[in-house]
Amino acid sequence: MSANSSQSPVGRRNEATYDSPFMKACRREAVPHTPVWFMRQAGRSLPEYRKVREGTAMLESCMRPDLVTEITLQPVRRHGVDAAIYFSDIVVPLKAIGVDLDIKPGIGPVVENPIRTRADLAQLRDLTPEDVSYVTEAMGMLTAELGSTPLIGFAGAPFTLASYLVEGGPSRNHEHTKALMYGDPQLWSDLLDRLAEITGAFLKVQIEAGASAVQLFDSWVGALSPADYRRSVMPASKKVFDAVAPYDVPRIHFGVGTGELLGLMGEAGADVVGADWRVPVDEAARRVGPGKAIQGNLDPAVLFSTREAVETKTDEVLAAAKSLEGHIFNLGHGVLPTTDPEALTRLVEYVHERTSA
Ligand SMILES: Cc1c2[nH]c(c1CCC(=O)O)Cc1[nH]c(c(CCC(=O)O)c1C)Cc1[nH]c(c(CCC(=O)O)c1C)Cc1[nH]c(c(C)c1CCC(=O)O)C2
Repeated sequence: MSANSSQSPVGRRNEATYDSPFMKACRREAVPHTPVWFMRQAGRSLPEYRKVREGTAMLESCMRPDLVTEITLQPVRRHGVDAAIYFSDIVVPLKAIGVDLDIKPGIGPVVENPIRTRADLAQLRDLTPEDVSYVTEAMGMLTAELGSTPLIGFAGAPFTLASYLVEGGPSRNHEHTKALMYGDPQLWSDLLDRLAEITGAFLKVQIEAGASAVQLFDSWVGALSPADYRRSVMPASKKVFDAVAPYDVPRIHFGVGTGELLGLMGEAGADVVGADWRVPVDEAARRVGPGKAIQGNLDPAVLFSTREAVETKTDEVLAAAKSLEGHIFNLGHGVLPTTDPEALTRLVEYVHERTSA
């Protein structure tokens, strides 16, 4: 280990997880089996999750290191996944800098005073490590427990965060967001730039605290055309990736319905690009271009079908992944809340079996 990797924040890496299958696949190195983890594996479908969450609101749970640690570990224990994802939500850093918002059960994030004018930008001050000291504390506990299993940190990308802030809550059509983006490009770009600063700072906190990789969720950016993405979103997402580029930590970029954007999302600075189920992973790799690993992409709804159907659809993903340099098996979007947890456990076993050398 060089002095640089242990003492300087730049280039720091978590030595214990460095040679795990997940980390190797991110670096496009040979793996003993294809690594598997699931977006939204923490929480959602697990009875043990519902039990520990009883009586505690979502945002409050995210600020309690003991709960965060337990919930993050639950799917690792139960399913034997190859990576943990830190239990939190994309709006946590916004809450931490004082934005008045809440996560409503069954609805999602709701923002009290939506951002639509220049004066509204005052809600978005810089994020400091002290604002999210519970994240540093929980990640310290987690990396100690996880040993060689990597912990994935994450954040919402500027566009997806902006969509919640501008709409005031979840939105199907993103009409207020687009109205601002097209109608006041300067305010829009200032808003995204602010969010990029906050997001970059938040990911740095997580890497400093021991995250082995980070994923930037741009869940709703598939609502845009490539031209609009390149002009109005990519500079901010690139700024986030650039902020963490000096660290030796893989950067994953994911969105839903982003088939037409995969190349640009890679170009924004990702090492791994996530694809949903609408584009086969070999085609996703072709669109992303060389030098990047691919993550995905079983349709989460397939898990409601028969065991045979799950295996057939999984085989299709694995066959398409054969030509890839680096593949991380995942769902094409998050685990659906009513998924049978046993189907997830079986899926991890199946992918490991089918891809073991
Ligand atoms: C868009 C988005 C959000 N949050 C997130 C995204 C990006 C990922 C994606 O596209 O799915 C990210 C997220 N949210 C949560 C995690 C935990 C880690 C994991 O298991 O992946 C992660 C990575 C926990 C959560 N985030 C939320 C819950 C449910 C909390 C509750 O009901 O009390 C959990 C476990 C709430 C939330 N927060 C958000 C939504 C849409 C919802 C769901 C609303 C609902 O269906 O109840 C915003």
